[in-house]
Amino acid sequence: MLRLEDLEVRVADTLLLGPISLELRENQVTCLIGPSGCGKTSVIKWMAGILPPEMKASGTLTLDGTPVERHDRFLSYQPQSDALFPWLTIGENVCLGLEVAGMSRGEAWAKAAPLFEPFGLKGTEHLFPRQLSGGMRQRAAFLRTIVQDSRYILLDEPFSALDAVTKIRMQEWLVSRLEADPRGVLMVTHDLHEASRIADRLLVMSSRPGRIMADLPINLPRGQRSETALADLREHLKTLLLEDET
Ligand SMILES: Nc1ncnc2c1ncn2[C@@H]1O[C@H](COP(=O)(O)OP(=O)(O)OP(=O)(O)O)[C@@H](O)[C@H]1O
Repeated sequence: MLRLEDLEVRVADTLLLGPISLELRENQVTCLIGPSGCGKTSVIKWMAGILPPEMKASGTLTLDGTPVERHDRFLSYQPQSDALFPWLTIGENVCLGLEVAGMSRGEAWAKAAPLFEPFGLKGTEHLFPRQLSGGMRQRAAFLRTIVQDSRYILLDEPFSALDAVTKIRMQEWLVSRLEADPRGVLMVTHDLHEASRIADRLLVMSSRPGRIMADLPINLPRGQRSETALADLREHLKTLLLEDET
């Protein structure tokens, strides 16, 4: 279990978020939702160890009870922007995390290559990021993140640039992949449909300084969630977010 305790983030004397505590289990998808600017991205950047230096954080992160020192060994992170390296091809970008983790280029390629087709990226392997649409770049960034065998995955609005059909396809792909190969996922999203369909648990943050104002487990398996149950859940979330605004 990955446990974050009493995270607070400040810039100068201003408290931007916290205190926040949360736990990620290895076989759960947790969606983090909340108003713009409440600190969702800052939470996951801190967990990934890449909060910018002007943002000062206090808090602890433990993995199975042990304080975390090297984030990159068990975490992969997809930032909000696609963050592909413009001077590398899509194939090289996708393989990069595997190579950094110690695989040879050939091994990395053998692992990543079969996924280009289901991700709608076949034929882009030798292209550069500037030659792809925003949605394709986001899928390539998602592929780069998911192809790594990390126990925990942090996703910051991974599907926000996708058209409606591709978004559903990617969500379904993620869910089926996690059913076959469970990982702990923390996913930031503004999309309540997405959150209610794919999460096992929803964490709702208040407006700045962001705190967790609701922790809602969804006990029904994804395949058994009726449209009515999903609509009720979204209404509940909307009410929470609207009440927080007032
Ligand atoms: N480098 C920075 N220096 C100072 N303040 C920052 C910096 N980056 C973010 N902030 C502030 O920190 C707060 C939290 O930002 P963050 O991006 O984590 O929010 P968010 O909930 O992810 O927002 P959104 O949903 O719009 O992506 C915001 O009020 C933002 O203005």
